[in-house]
Amino acid sequence: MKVTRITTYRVPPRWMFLKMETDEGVVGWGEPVVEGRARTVEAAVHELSELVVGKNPAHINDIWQTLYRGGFYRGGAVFMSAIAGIDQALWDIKGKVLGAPVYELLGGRVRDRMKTYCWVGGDRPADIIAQMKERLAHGFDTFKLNGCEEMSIIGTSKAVDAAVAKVAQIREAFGNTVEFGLDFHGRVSAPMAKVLVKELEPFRPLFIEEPVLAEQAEHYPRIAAQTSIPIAAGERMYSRFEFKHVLERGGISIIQPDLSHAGGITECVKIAAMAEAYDVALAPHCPLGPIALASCLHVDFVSWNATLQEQSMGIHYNKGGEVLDYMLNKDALTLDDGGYALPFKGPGLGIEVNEALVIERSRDPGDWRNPLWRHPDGSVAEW
Ligand SMILES: O=C(O)[C@H](O)[C@@H](O)[C@@H](O)[C@H](O)CO
Ligand SMILES: [Mg+2]
Repeated sequence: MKVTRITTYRVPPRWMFLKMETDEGVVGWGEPVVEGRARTVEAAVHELSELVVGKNPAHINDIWQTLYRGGFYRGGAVFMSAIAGIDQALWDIKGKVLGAPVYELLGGRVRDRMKTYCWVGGDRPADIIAQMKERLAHGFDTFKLNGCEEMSIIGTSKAVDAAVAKVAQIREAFGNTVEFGLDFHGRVSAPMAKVLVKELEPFRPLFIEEPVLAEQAEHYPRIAAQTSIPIAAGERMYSRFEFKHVLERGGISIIQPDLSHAGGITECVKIAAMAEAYDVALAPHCPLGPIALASCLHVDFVSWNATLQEQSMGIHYNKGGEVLDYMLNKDALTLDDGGYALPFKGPGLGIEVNEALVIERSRDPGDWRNPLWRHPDGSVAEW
């Protein structure tokens, strides 16, 4: 069998799907994208496709190594996302050829179902209580919200109090009937992370995510040393070679590699195993579409240390497209009571893509950009 063609489709809300065709008619799908840089990743995919077209898609490991080591300059969000989408499609094809879900090809499941969580509150957390009540009615009891809005490198008491007040409201409304992670989203600097984790400690969030930017990872052990709240990070780390430093330094309790940014299934299975060796939990990042989510879940089902799966149904970014929209077999990704995802039954990734809709929506994909925030003094603020 040989790969004959790779086609990319940018679609609303801000995703990209990759279709990989073969000379035997088996088709695989992937979801390479860097949110806000879809066209850059699209160019990278087509540059890299010369190393894939004409190759046997069964040789996933060799194709991965060629894509990664074949370029003198390597790594980073764009290239590792391009490799991720190609890798996902290769696994989809292998499963379809062998008639087995990807998790079976990876040694079989270690769990019967996978706990997921959902976003509430949007960029500027508001209406959180109402949104949590609504999701609780649908069985969700685990959530994530942005921990704060803009935060200067030395923030004000007012900004800290606003962050704490939100969390206090949640505990007042729900007690410990809900769990929630706080995503600092890289908005907070090292000096303020110390202040915020101290003030938030009494409310016991399930985790604090990206308490500082990935490029400030040397602060994770220091922040962890001052709090019992588990520290989570990883959505902006793109390979084993980045995660190894974080795992060696310590401080991280939960890693969150993104299956569409960190080299795909082949790479993230290895990252998950590395984390298990350090007794670190896995909670893959996934604010994206169905193929990305399916790729996460296949890794979750075979990773003993997988604890929580992010999924984007109803997330504030999904304007103009939702996770199930592009699927023919929507029941494959329904979540049961309690927000658990069940193992895919179909071969490969288990997603039957509605190609006609993908093609139609790709005609007007939009061009999502993340907001550009500024502090009151006019300087750029981390979004
Ligand atoms: O945890 C999360 O989902 C992320 O921080 C998410 O908000 C970002 O990755 C966003 O998708 C970037 O465009
Ligand atoms: Mg995040």
